[in-house]
Amino acid sequence: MLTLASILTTTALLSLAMAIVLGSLLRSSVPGVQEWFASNLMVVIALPLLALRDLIPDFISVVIANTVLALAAAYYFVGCARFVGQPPRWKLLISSIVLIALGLIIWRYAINSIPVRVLIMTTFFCTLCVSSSVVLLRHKPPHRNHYNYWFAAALALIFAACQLTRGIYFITLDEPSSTMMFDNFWNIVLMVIGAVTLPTMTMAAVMLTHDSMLATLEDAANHDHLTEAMSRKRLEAVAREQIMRAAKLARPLSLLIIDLDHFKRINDTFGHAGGDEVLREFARMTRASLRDGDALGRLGGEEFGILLPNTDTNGALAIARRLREDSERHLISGAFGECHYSISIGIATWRDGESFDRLSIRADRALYTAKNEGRNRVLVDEHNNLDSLTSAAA
Ligand SMILES: Nc1nc2c(ncn2[C@@H]2O[C@H](COP(=O)(O)OP(=O)(O)OP(=O)(O)O)[C@@H](O)[C@H]2O)c(=O)[nH]1
Repeated sequence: MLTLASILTTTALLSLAMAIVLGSLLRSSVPGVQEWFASNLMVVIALPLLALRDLIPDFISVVIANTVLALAAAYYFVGCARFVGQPPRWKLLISSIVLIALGLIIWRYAINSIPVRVLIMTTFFCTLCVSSSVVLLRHKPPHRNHYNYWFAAALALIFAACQLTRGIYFITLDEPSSTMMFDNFWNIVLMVIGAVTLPTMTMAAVMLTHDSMLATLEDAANHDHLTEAMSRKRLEAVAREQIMRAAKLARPLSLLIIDLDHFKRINDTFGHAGGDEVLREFARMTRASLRDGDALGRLGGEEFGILLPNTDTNGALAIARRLREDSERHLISGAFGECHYSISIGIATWRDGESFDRLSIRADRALYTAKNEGRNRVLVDEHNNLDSLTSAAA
């Protein structure tokens, strides 16, 4: 037969399993995981104490067990808040938990009332569950899949609804405060729903954690962290999309490959940190002068690629000349000193049927020639034939 003790024990075991899962994610350093882990551990401690009601002193099974449960709910909320970068509000939470502990003592030892104690606890759970939903939904990151956020918020709301119903139900019971009140049918039903929801809420937290780790990995794979330009891999993926679009819409597409001149000398003169600063500043200046839709990527070392959709050779040449002139004028200063630099640029405009590899080989060849002709210049490869690089423009 389903008793309150068996439900509490099963929920405690499920929470233990979820704590183990969260424990494996602790080293992910995703904000909130530590708090969700602590929340589950507290549930694991508190529920058996509640289940031992009548077998151990009431101070432990009522006051301590419920206070630890309130702390578990607080930790769950703080986990959600920290996960989306919001302040944890510990002062308010701790003050509420102290008041709850006092309330439990009063309504156990001064006036023994189970309904009031249940109402105190369920009101607190309900408030924190609603707050967790709100904080997750209000601060979900704009460019991520929101399924996990809605899932976590919906579960927290289901748990909140269970708690609210349970609190109202107990207040309406016209019975003396005996523990038999807990074993009535509707309390068991609400507890079963709560028992299923509670570990599932942690599952939602695990899903959020995985999503966050995936976002970090994607970011690391797609961005160059020194310059915040796209990674080579990402630029190649964008190039393939843009080539498909150019082919479909019969629009031009140009590629610039840019290399900072004598960069080894810059490193030797200003140190590696100075060289890094030059790369960062060059990328920042270049990004600021491009249009939305243009894509800047770092191909490696001091070499960058820029994809210019809807841009023919003349348009690309104008942009490349502007970048070359801006770089020549650009004085970068910092703790390392003051540094002037210049760039060389190779340009190729996409020809129908051409792959990105072939397009970049042509732009690279133009760049190579620009370097050989003295650097600080722009060269265009206008021919599809790899052997016929001819056109040059400084
Ligand atoms: N500071 C810094 N230096 C880098 C980075 N990546 C590559 N380099 C350095 O960039 C320099 C590139 O040197 P080279 O390939 O000889 O080319 P260069 O001196 O620019 O000469 P040209 O390209 O022929 O004008 C090497 O010394 C690399 O160590 C980086 O992320 N930061």
